[in-house]
Amino acid sequence: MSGKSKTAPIWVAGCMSGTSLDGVDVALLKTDGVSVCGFGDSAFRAYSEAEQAMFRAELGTWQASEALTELIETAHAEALSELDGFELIGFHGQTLAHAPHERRTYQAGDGAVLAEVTSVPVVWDFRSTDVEMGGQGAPLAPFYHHALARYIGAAGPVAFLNLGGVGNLTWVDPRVADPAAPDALLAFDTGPANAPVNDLTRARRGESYDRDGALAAAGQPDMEVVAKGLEHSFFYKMPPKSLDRNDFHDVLDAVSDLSDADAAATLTAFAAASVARAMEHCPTAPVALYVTGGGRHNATLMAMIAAGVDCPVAPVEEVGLDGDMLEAQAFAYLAVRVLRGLPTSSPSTTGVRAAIGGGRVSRPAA
Ligand SMILES: Nc1ncnc2c1ncn2[C@@H]1O[C@H](COP(=O)(O)OP(=O)(O)OP(=O)(O)O)[C@@H](O)[C@H]1O
Ligand SMILES: CC(=O)N[C@H]1[C@@H]2OC[C@@H](O2)[C@@H](O)[C@@H]1O[C@H](C)C(=O)O
Repeated sequence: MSGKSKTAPIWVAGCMSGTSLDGVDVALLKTDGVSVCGFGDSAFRAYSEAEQAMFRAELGTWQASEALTELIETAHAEALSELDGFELIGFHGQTLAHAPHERRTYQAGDGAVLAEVTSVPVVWDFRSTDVEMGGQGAPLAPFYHHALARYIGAAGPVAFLNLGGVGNLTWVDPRVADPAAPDALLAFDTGPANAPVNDLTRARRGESYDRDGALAAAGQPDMEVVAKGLEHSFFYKMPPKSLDRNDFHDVLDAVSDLSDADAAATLTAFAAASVARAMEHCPTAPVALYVTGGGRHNATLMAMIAAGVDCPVAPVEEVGLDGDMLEAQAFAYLAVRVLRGLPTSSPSTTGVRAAIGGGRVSRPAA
């Protein structure tokens, strides 16, 4: 060991393979597990169409095939080979199934294998302990959102919205120093974000998503379908609450008679309406809603969200952050917290009974 103090900041590589199934994001972060001390390079390793099909075939399963496991590990190793100078890896893996009410969640990919391949210690399996302890196991980025709110110097409560396959919202009060304190955070999944629109454009037009929201912009949302969608029991649950990628897949049936443009507009309006519903749970009005994740590139979705909430809505770039890499950075941050024995979730973020730290550590053989 070097003479460095245990709490000195280190460079960590965070990896996220998200519910949109588009690829692996990797990003370097310098952190001591409390503060954000610097951002570094990032890289993206896309999944090919054939690889995405392998994932879709195993969504909902609790044991990935050997071929899929190997693909996940190889894709992560390839993405990480683009980065230098990190001494720890935070590896989320790929969620294939998530059923917190059954106290189980499954992120495929073996961190011990990644540690051997990269010769760097890997923190992984971030969600299992939380669900075993009765939590939702998600979302986990909120503790990082808390560090970011302090990093950007927010003077009062702000909210972060991640628009991935599923959406998740974090309300954070940066004046509270400890993210595990009951009044620091409130976080939960909002509803479907990009997943239903992606599934629609793939099925009807062979396109993996509605680029810039152009298709939705050309249509008219069917607000009766949106209202019916909002009757789903999920929207009556109090937070914390979380979702599996395909929990709202049935909404595609409700738009089956609509034109491509009207169907896309309706699914986009549904995603925006679920964000508006979610904002009603904020303990106090945030000064701004900062949006991260690929959905912030969808101008139609962003305009519909802005029309439905009472505070300014802006991509996280407005405060100097990288919305394509924020979730990867989150798992770098959480990896250091796991190593330091600090909590990564709390009653206010996952509903777990007390603040706890999850995650397993795998070190390469000496
Ligand atoms: N230019 C764009 N126009 C419209 N939508 C876009 C654009 N770029 C990305 N997206 C959407 O963002 C998605 C990818 O988002 P992101 O990478 O944040 O998801 P993820 O990390 O896989 O998901 P999650 O956060 O749910 O785990 C794409 O599948 C697409 O739906
Ligand atoms: C079980 C699971 O993988 N959930 C993801 C998913 O994608 C968005 C939303 O649903 C969120 O709950 C979570 O990811 C983010 C990064 C999180 O844990 O904060």
